[in-house]
Amino acid sequence: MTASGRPRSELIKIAPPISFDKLSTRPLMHSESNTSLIRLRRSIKPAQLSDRPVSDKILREIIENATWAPTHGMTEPWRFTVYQGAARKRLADFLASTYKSITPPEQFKPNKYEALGKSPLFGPVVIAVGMERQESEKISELDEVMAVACAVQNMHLTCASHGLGGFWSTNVAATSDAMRDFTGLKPKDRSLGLFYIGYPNCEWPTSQRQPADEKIQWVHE
Ligand SMILES: Cc1cc2nc3c(=O)[nH]c(=O)nc-3n(C[C@H](O)[C@H](O)[C@H](O)COP(=O)(O)O)c2cc1C
Repeated sequence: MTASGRPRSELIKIAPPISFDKLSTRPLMHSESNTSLIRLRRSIKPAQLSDRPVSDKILREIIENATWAPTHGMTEPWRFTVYQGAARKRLADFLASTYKSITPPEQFKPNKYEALGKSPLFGPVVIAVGMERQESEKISELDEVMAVACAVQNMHLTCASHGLGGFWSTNVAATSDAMRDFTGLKPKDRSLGLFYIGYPNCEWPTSQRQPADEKIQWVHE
């Protein structure tokens, strides 16, 4: 049995990468292409995604790469519910009605209600991202949430490598207890939002970041 409660035989093993360097026993890093992919990755809003289908092969690769994220205690807390085709309409209706039911009337925004009822219909795939809490709760909830965030980044990067836009949306409905229940998760689990996937119907966006030096303290002694 493993930390995730699954028999060892059900686990997927991965062979060393093709570029495995037998001498150093460490994978070779292709730093230039890795860096380009990391910097070119972009969030592309649902309204800017076309309805061009995403093949099952690519979709599986995106999700399987997600599962190779780091995981404290090997709990593999990520859970994915993939909405495609007509299921997106059910999701859209659910988001809009949930937003309405959980938002105090004075904070309710009709344009947000309308947008939630439309967003899942723009691109071909929406993945609800969940975190399943370990039965023993030995690993902290923070660690489990961070592991799922790492998994989402893997999805983002895999999308970018195929010219696909990804978009992580964490609006109040998508992260609500109602969303958790909608995707069949249990009371101690959490819904961590929706990840939209699709080919952009726009130019690939550019972005910018503040200089890394503004975020670093170098400590030598
Ligand atoms: C945890 C998390 C949640 C996010 N949720 C939202 C969201 O609800 N709405 C939104 O417009 N963008 C959301 N984003 C995407 C950011 O807006 C986006 O990453 C940022 O604008 C930088 O753009 P880039 O991802 O293309 O570099 C989220 C990003 C993260 C990391």
